[in-house]
Amino acid sequence: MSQAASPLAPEQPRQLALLALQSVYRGAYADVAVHQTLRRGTLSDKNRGLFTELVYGCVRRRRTLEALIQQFVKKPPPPPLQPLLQLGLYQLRYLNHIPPSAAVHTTVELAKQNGLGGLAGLVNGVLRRYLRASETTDALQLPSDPIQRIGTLHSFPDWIVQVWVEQFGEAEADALCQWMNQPPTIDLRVNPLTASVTEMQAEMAAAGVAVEVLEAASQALRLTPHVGAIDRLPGFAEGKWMVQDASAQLVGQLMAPQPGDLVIDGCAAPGGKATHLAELMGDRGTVWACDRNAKRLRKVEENAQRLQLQSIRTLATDSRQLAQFVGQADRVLLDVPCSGLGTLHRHADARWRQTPASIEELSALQSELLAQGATWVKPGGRLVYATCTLHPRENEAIIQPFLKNQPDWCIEKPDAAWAFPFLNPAGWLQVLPHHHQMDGFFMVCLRHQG
Ligand SMILES: C[S@@+](CC[C@H](N)C(=O)[O-])C[C@H]1O[C@@H](n2cnc3c(N)ncnc32)[C@H](O)[C@@H]1O
Repeated sequence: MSQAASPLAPEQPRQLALLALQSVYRGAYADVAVHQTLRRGTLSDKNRGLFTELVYGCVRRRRTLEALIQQFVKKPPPPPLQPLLQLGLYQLRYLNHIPPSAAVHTTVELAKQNGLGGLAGLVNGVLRRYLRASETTDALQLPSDPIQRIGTLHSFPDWIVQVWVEQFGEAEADALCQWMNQPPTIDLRVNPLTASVTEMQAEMAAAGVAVEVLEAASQALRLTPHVGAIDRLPGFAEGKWMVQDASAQLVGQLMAPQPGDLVIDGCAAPGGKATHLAELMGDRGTVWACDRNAKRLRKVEENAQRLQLQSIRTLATDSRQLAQFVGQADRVLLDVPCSGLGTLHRHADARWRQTPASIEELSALQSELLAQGATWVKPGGRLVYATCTLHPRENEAIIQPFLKNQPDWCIEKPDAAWAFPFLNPAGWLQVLPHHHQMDGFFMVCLRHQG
């Protein structure tokens, strides 16, 4: 059998993208489907890039692509044609480096190669109608309802758009959705116990890696895209830095732990923040890194070892039942499990996985974790509650009832200059990706006044 006739021919990124898309639409996680294919190592570097872009792009832009398909077919196409048409339209709409004729031709060939040759004319017709309609204006017809308009244009479920429109207004929600469709940046947190930001910047520059210093997070460096394998960058093996978004680094800054403190991180794996806290304490004192996922907790140990930190101890436990630290901690961190609506740009399928019902389940878990975590704090101590979501049910709506029911707790408003761009009058911090160019985050510092 010739390579060209095989549905798995290694040089065919579009064929592999179609198979990966089909498995995502059957329920697989997009990054699992992508990495399974990439691990086989059959694609050239250039084709790996195209394959990855096609899968993540189609999953992310699914709603927009479905709307376009609906616009340019006379009756609903058979289900197997959906991912195939999406691949063709994605290339025409979003990939400038692929000539339209090549996008149409390869999609028609893909139909033939996958037993859909009888529908090749339909595929050709849909793509050419789209091209003709795009000649003078955007071919995508948008609904007049503002929520549906934003959802269709930027490919988001209506319920997320609704939550953001209610919170930020229509124009802001539009900008936020648009921001979430761009490629994610990678930030490093320099370990001050082994290197300074200036030294690390120089080491990277000497290796030809351009980095940008970020104002808000004092240990952060932002990598320019396409740096290749992260663990081969200078300083990784020596524990001079770890990957952590700048906004997640602000959580450590808000905690401001002191050398010698007893700190409990109740939701610690894989240890991004626990290791930051140990660094800020000069590795003096104890950070208890607790998590109910024992496997993920091993990542905390690996990270602590690479960063040469001795003060971290791990504990596999459900923190809602953790009673051994009652009244002992100087500082508690609750970086709770959340819907991740602030980091949707990092996972192509994340916007389709959460639902209003999953938000309610998370919200209940978050309240329980906060109630228990507060018992660990000693009088005068502090607790930081943080999420990487932009949903009030997981943020304000957790904090407000807690404060109402616990009169000996109050919000400790940060007075450091770095915090001002994110500070809300109520005293909590909200990082807005489309304004601050970082992952979306919510964080608040609570003080036990006892
Ligand atoms: C947002 S992640 C924490 C990220 C971590 N703080 C970091 O910076 O690397 C939330 C963590 O909470 C853990 N978790 C969820 N429910 C928990 C529970 N009831 N008790 C303890 N950990 C829990 C999850 O296993 C997950 O690792």
